Amino acid sequence: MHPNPDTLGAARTLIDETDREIIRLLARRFDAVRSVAQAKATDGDRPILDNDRERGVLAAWLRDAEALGLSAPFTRRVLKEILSHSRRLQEPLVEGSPASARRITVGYQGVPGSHSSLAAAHLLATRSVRGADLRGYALFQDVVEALQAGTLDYAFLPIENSIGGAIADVNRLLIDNTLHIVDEEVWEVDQVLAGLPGAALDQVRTVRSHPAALVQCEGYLRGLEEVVRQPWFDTAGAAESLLEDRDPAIAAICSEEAARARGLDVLATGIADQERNETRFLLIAREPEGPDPRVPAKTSLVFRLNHHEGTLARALGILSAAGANLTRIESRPLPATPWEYLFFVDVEGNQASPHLARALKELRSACNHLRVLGSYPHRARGAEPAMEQVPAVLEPPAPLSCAVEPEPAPPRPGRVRVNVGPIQVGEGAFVLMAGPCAVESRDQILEGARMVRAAGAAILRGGAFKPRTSPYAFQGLGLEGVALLKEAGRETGMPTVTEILTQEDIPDVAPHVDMLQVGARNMHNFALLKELGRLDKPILLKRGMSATLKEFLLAAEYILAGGNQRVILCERGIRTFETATRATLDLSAVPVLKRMTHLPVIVDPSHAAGERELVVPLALAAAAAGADGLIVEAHPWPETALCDKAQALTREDMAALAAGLRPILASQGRAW
Ligand SMILES: C=C(O[C@@H]1C=C(C(=O)O)C=C[C@H]1O)C(=O)O
Repeated sequence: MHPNPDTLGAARTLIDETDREIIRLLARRFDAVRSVAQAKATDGDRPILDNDRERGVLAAWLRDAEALGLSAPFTRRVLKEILSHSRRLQEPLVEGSPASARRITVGYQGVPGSHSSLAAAHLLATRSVRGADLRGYALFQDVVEALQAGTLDYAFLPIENSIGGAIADVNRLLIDNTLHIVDEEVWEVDQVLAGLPGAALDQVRTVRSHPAALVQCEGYLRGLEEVVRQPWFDTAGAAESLLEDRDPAIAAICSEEAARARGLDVLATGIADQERNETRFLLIAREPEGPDPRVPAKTSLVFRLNHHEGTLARALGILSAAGANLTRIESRPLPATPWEYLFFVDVEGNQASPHLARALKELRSACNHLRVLGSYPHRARGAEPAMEQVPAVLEPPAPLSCAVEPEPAPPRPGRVRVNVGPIQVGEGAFVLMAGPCAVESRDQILEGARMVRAAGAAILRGGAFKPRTSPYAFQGLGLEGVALLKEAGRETGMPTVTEILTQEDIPDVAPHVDMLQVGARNMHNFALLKELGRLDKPILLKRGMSATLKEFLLAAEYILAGGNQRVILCERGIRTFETATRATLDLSAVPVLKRMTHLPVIVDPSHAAGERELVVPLALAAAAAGADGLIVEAHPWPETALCDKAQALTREDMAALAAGLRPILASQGRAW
């Protein structure tokens, strides 16, 4: 069927207009990204990569894309490119002042238009340099010699290709010379077949190119009739040679830029065997250049091991124990001692960071010889944490996004603050949340709200759906309870929090409260957590009765991974051998969680204690331990309470709690 030319023309006009709009919007987005970079440059602690923010951005994209019928993998791919470019744009702005910039000379193998020269120009555009002179050389070795001789400031060499694998010569040059890797570039290699102007594809009998390019296009070449593959020193060099030979039967595999710059015809595009054909390049210098600690970094190592059983496993174990994610491992035989190997390993992280420095020190003592080839910005992010980390979180080899290594103190940019209505939880403020275990009646919740407000509570709690151990116990008023809680909150000017038991209730409950609580029994209800991850509503997540802190954080991760970054963690007592209290309040969880995560941490002493007399002392201890807040149960008439009456605080208890909290918080310089 032939398309109607009118419709076709109109549709293409629409496409052109849309494309112009896309470009305009991208430029606008990148302007905003530059402003973010300026803000980060003034706030010296803010890293360029902000995983939480990226997760949020991704979640928003996916939500909008789904609503408009766009596929999720496509959406992810587009956003991945945009985010990676956004981060790069920020580097020169955050890293250094333009005053420090200078003009540099960079050597590569090949001639202008080669993939090396294109990739080098791309990388250099993101560095703080006034300008760069690119110089092409015939051999990798020539580039390195020019660098060593001081003719060049940097060498720019390919180290591996996603189809062809490692580039052995460059690996060898790295070990034979004391050089330092200072940056990397991952370049999408787009190969075309170029011929003389007017040449036809079926005339072609010889295809010349760099051997790596011939290998990458072998499937395509096999489909052409009887062509001879002719290795050439460079792809763009092969293109250039066509002009000298002037034989239409000879074609070259090269970049489209190399072909066009020489006035050649492009006979075929996208001819590599794999759709994704990427080459990783290294920027190499005579001296090391530690990357800015705010830039996500990678460290390259090379080591030799004694020829004993288990030495490699031990060496890798040291890196794994330090939480250092390996992005590459390769071995190369040692020519002087047959069957002994050198190992090339890349790990995520900066050698200047204390945890990696410690691991490298240990690794050095477990190896025969270890050399750090350099720490440099991590650009080869095949698995973008914010984009593809979700499955890894279930079996966490890498640090959790809501958690950072327990040691040393996290280099995170401040702590996260979660807004519950107008109230801010976290970042130094202290918030008291209080109210009855269950909403029982309008009078009870209204009176309870006034009572806790008078004692300094800022957020009103009240259960409407109660998870009771016994099915015969009071189960809560359900949606009627939610409505009463909302009314009481409005009446007393407090945002509200209530527990949610199943994802089915979310649409009915979420719009009427300011925060949803996941109780201890539901901490492992991943279907519920996932659903809450899609909401734009803070979540108060309680620790399960038998959950370790790591499991607790993984539960939080379910919510964060869905895009909802507003999670408050709550320690509420765990099961131990001790029976004197209902649960054992694990106060060590407060400082430990604060070391492990950036999320606010509050404490629920009521459920841990199980009896009124213990609640106030435990609450005060929690504040002293640094909790960002408390959630306590209180009742205007505890003797009539339908649930948990033994632990409900009275009006007097609330007053005593407030009186006890003031001096503790004042001594910590915290506002209340
Ligand atoms: C622009 C920022 O920097 C980075 C880029 C982001 C983006 O392009 O949306 C988001 C988070 C950061 O990793 C930012 O922090 O907001």
